[in-house]
Amino acid sequence: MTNPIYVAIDTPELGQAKALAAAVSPHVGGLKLGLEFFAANGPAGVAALSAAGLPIFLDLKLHDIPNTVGKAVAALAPLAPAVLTVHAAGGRAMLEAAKAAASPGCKVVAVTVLTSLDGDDLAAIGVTSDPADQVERLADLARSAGCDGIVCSGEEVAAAAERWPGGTFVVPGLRPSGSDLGDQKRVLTPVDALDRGASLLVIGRPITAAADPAEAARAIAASLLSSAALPAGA
Ligand SMILES: O=c1ccn([C@@H]2O[C@H](COP(=O)(O)O)[C@@H](O)[C@H]2O)c(=O)[nH]1
Repeated sequence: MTNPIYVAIDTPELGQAKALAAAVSPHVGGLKLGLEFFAANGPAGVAALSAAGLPIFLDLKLHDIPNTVGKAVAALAPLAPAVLTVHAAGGRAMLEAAKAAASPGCKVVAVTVLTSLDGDDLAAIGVTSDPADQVERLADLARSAGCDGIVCSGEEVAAAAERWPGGTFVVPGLRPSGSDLGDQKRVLTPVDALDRGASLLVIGRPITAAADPAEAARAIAASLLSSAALPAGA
C-alpha cells in the first residue's frame, strides 16, 4: 500500500501550493485540492499540481441536482482525479449520477457529517440524530448508491469500516497530540484513525501551517509506522 496521507493544499496561491507540494511530496501519498484552491486556480491549477506526480484528491464536495452533479463529474474527468467527493446528503439519485459519470479509476466518496460539526450543529439544521447515527445512515445510502466510500471523522470510522468491508474511508479532522484544533470538532490523531480503519488520512494545517511543512509531514508519516494497520511497503 502507498502512504495513506493526503495533504490538504488549502491556499489560493498557485506558487505557494506548488512549493508546499514539492516540499512534502517525499512524505505523503497524495495531494488533496479543495474549494479554496479550485476557486482560485480552476482546472488549470489542478493540472499544474498533477505535475508533482502524486495522485490528486479533488475535494469539491459536489451537492446539487443529479443532472448537474453528473455533468460536473464528467467535466472533471480530464483531470483524472484519483478521488472525488460529493455530499451524501444530496441523495441517492445524485450519488448514482456522480458514480455513473466518474471515470473507472476515480473513487467517488460521499461526505457524511463534516468534521467541523458536532451534535448541537446537527440539531441546529434539524438533524436530530447524533453524528454517529447520521454517519451510519449516510454511509449505508452511499454504499447502496454505488459509491466507493465515505468521508467521516475518526470517531465514526471503526463502525463504518465494520459495516462496509472493502469500502474506502477518508478521514479528515486529524490532529497530532497537542496541536491546535482550529475549526475542527470531531478529531483524532492520525495513527488512531489508521488503527480504527481509515483508508486515507487527510491532513492540512498540522502540515501546511507548520514552520517546516516537510518535517511535519515526515514526523506524521513516521508516527504511522507504529500502527498495525499500516501494511508493509507503505
Ligand atoms: O468533513 C470534512 C471533509 C473535508 N474536510 C477537508 O479536510 C481538510 C482538513 O484540513 P485541516 O487543516 O487538517 O483541518 C480541509 O481541506 C477540509 O476542507 C474536513 O476537514 N472535514
